Amino acid sequence: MNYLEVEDLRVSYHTPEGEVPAVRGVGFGLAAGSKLGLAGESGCGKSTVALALLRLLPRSAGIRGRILLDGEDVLTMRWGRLRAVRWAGASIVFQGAMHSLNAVRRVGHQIAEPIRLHGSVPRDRVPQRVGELLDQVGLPGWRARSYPHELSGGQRQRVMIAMALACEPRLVIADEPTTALDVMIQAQILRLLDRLVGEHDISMLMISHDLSVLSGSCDRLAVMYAGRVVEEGPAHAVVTDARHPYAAALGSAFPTVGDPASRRAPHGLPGDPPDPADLPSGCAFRPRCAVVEDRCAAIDPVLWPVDSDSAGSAGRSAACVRVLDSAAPEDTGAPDGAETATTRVADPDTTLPTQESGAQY
Ligand SMILES: Nc1ncnc2c1ncn2[C@@H]1O[C@H](COP(=O)(O)OP(=O)(O)OP(=O)(O)O)[C@@H](O)[C@H]1O
Repeated sequence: MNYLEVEDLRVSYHTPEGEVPAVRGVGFGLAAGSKLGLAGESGCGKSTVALALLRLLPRSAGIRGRILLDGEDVLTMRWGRLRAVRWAGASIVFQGAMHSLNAVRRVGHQIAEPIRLHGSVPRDRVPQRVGELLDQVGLPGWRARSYPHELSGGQRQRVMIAMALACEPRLVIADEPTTALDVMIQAQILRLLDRLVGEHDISMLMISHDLSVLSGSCDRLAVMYAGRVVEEGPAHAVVTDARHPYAAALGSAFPTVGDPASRRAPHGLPGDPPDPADLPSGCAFRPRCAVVEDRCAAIDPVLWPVDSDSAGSAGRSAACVRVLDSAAPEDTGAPDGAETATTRVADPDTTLPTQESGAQY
């Protein structure tokens, strides 16, 4: 059983201007100890998914679907149980540590807070535990007495990671953990996260707009566009041989990812992501797609298994009518490789998988 299982997650923000359907039926699974990267341009719904996983969304958000953490649905948990699950079952490293840390409290106090809250070690051992955590993230123990403004951006992000690990969670959600950092520090923080989740056998959901960051750290990738996962599969296959035109364009925007021998020239993707409140009919990527066809205005494809004849396609799926065309009848079952991370696919009996575009709920 996957440690995290997300099924048909839908999140809509209620605003004075109307409903904003930010996440429109996302599903994926994450096995214990595996690492899934969630990629996509700004505004595609990545952070909304991350916040929904621990019910940290603002009151203006309506949520539907199922989020099973070790078999328990986060969306129907009582508050007491939810408090126990936050930090200990799953924790989040947010983007921009300066905004996430309390500016007027010493970082040692902030790391100690979840430990005290959960009673994970006896009270008199909390300072020692804080010291151990600082050591794990490469900071000297005396830094416990520092205020956030006395630390560099990279050091603050290390503090955030120490906090995230404080209650020994089984899942860490890292939302753009290196976005605000320079390239050298980014690499250090990514290596640190990689090492720590490996050493502690923690599952990780890493979120980034940068495929090169994700492909270096994750076993599998899920690419989001306009509130949906449009492609999911083993990281190397998605980066080097994407089947959804958006995933391919995102991959080609980063020349350092994939096979160094076959680097492609980066080129920008024309146009902007659609306004979630005003999606085009059919496939939401249609207005920007280089291989768009007439039928794409009428069909809103769901994830479908990628042709299993091609190398590296095990457990891959993409939401494009061209994938459905190339699928042989025997390929239309659920993808293989479900032991690491999988994305829900359409009912195999459906001849042409479609969804109501921009559905409200
Ligand atoms: N509190 C909110 N109220 C209304 N709309 C929101 C709210 N938060 C996010 N949105 C909208 O939901 C959509 C998804 O936003 P989200 O922040 O999840 O995307 P993202 O992919 O994480 O982007 P970024 O990488 O820039 O953080 C966007 O259109 C955004 O404007």
